[in-house]
Amino acid sequence: MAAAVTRRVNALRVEAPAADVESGRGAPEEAAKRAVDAKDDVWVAADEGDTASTGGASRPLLFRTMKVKGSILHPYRFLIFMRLIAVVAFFAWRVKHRNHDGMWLWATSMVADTWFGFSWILNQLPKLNPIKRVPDLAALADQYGSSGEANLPGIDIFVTTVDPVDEPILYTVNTILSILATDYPVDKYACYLSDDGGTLVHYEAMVEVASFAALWVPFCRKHCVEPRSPENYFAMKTQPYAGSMAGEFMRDHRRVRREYDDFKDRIDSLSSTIRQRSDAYNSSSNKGDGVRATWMADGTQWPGTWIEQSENHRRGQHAGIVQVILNHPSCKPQLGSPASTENPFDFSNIDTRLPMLVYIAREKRPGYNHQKKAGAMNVMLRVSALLSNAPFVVNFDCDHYINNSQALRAPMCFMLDPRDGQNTAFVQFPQRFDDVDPTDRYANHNRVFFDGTMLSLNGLQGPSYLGTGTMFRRVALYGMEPPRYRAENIKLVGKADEFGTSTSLVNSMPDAAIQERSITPVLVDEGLGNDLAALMTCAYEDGSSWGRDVGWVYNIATEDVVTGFRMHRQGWRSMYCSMEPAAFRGTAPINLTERLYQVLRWSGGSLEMFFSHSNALLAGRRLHPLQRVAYLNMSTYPIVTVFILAYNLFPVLWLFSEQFYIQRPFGTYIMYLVAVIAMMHVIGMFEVKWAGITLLDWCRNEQFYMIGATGVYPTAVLYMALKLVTGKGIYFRLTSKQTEACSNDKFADLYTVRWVPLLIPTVAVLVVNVAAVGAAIGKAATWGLFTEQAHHVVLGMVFNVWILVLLYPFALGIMGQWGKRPVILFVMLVMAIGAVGIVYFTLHAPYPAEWSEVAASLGR
Ligand SMILES: O=c1ccn([C@@H]2O[C@H](COP(=O)(O)OP(=O)(O)O[C@H]3O[C@H](CO)[C@@H](O)[C@H](O)[C@H]3O)[C@@H](O)[C@H]2O)c(=O)[nH]1
Ligand SMILES: [Mn+2]
Repeated sequence: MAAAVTRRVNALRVEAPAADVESGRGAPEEAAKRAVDAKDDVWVAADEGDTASTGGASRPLLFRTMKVKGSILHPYRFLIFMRLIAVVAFFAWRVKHRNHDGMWLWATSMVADTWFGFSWILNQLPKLNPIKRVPDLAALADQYGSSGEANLPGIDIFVTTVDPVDEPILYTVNTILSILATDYPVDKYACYLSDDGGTLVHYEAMVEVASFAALWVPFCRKHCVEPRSPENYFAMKTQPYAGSMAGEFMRDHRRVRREYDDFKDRIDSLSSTIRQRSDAYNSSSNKGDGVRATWMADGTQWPGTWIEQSENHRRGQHAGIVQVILNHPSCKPQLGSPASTENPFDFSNIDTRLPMLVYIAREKRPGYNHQKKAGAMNVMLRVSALLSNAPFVVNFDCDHYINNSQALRAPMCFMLDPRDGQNTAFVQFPQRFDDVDPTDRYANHNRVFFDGTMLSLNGLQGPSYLGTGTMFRRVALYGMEPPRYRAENIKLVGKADEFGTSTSLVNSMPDAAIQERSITPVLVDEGLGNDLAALMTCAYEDGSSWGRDVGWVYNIATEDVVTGFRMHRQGWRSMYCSMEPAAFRGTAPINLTERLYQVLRWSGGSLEMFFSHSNALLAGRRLHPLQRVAYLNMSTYPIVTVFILAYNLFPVLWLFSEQFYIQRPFGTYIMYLVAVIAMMHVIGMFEVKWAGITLLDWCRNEQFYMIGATGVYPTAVLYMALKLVTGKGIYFRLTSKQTEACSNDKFADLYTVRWVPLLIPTVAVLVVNVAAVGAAIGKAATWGLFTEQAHHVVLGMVFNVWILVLLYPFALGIMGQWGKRPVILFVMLVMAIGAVGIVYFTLHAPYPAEWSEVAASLGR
């Protein structure tokens, strides 16, 4: 499947940037034929039944729907059904055989099993109908293609960043460059950077970006460069040439590379440049008040945060700033100049225009809850409404760049499709990551989630919003209802309270609803400047619906899932869009502690969602029943930790008692357990198959699930309990980005341990289960290998070993540098098990008769 998309992407890439598409223009049947895919051993074309009813005849379909082949889907569903029966039979059997060694334990384990069964159903049901939708870029080009590019709608692209150090500025500038250079009509999109730190470094970095882009962007267009993030482009081992000017390529490439290195040096030295400049200004204009300002290159004081923070110029307390760094370009191509002595590049056939680029730092005041990323996104949404007001909005974290220059076209295939396009609120791409260690120790790639869970939701109302790599319909962000439920077009009368006091904002909304709308240049004069300033103030949202029914949702650690949920609840749908090469790529935390904190935010946010007005049970009937189940699962999954911890720590009893059974007859119990667990894994294998992921992805996912469930979810549950009591929420802790990835020691982060309380429960589970294995061996040695007890002990040990296998990546992680050599871990493990075994044996072995006599005689 993926191959087909690639093929079409390449077909388009050849003609980029301004030339004509070679073939197949116009004839819809032909486009349809091209869209039909070659052989695929998992996916087959689904019936596109609803075409005729929506008048699809006049407009071509822009994506194709695929479903899983019957030969995979039917056994998959059958197995799920069988497991359901097995689980029910297991319960029934346990209730009938109330034999155990402790009522409390039996009852607890019954509750636990009930929860396991229930959460399994929540997790499994929404996966029954995986659907893949393949954007047809060729069909889009046919309809909106070269001459008709003018018809492609406008897009506003939002990038958020906070700190030039925690989020290395090199990532941010590369993200912005990849956006400026992407293959979308340049006068049809605008790029916004929100800087929550309000630092001059970010602003000046954007000025540098704008000037380097004047070279980088035409270079990308001329030679069809991929990917268009220079750092990643130059880091590629081989750079296959896709352009048509191979003769000039090597020379241009060398020069651009040199320019890029210079550019990087300038970015690196920005903070010292700024410091020196400021020192110079401060000493010459010293008024003796001791205030040391930070100065801009034009000799004015920076309105944002200063290096030496002072009143009104510190983090969390500064004015709002909007700076249009690149103006909206004219709508006619501007060809560059031929090579000359000053300019070695021949851009005479290349459009050199750059898209609009805007720097934003919202106002910050003490005493306001700035609502982290969600707050920043809402300010960008409002400011962009007055500056470009594109009907579509794309959102990236600062470390997620555009990896495939066709990426902005693909979601348009869903948004503009004649079928349900108008009712589609957002298109979510899977997240893909660079610089993850080759074996992906902490399941950073998360393939099971993206390629499995999200893909299956695509068969319902659509994937949830995941915070980055998403295209939105602007009006959906404004909290409007989808056309299918909207009586009139858009009612704005009496909505002022909802959107705040800006009439310019409210007046911009009807335009934003026109999905064919382009971007029209505006002039930032004093009037507009004042309007913009008002939209960026902290007070603007007071008494409005921002953060609840309008914009990104507030007061929750994970703004993404709830914001998407609000749209699904209103009856919007969303689409999952995966393409090859990956549309976007980002970075992920490969340090154990950092990764656990990230998962803590996600799991804590999930629970917060359950205990908020965004509880899936409270949603109305527009939410698809299985979508509701999926959201219930997404907002309750951490609870499982209580039971997982109980089971994982239970073997502690095996250390001190000879035998202890949750359930008798023990043999049958274990048999049932093995059966239901094995069935779950066979079902998992089917998912691996249709999700197109590897076995390693799947194993890592299982392992990290156990690490999260023992280590992180307990804290999330505790936090939630505290929040319910005290009303204080979880702190959104910025995921610090890998700084080493830019240096030689690429995976250094993997081998650094930072001890935090979060690690303790998992360490406890490790210790208990290692000890239990030791004790089991001790028991076998005490009683002899062929007794019934030994038999049971072995069964119990299977459980311990299984836990240890799952926690293996964690064990490696806490070994730090030693984790580079797993052998050490195994030696330690064998020693620990041996030690416990021997201790157990010495304590429990029946004394030989003679020995007791010796002892007795000694005592006398
Ligand atoms: O006060 C803040 C805090 C964060 N951010 C930005 O938010 C983004 C995501 O923050 P990060 O710490 O990188 O979170 P991750 O764990 O990497 O992010 C994942 O999870 C988040 C939800 O928990 C989503 O918002 C993200 O899009 C998703 O990539 C980054 O661009 C930040 O610059 C702000 O703009 N302002
Ligand atoms: Mn991130």
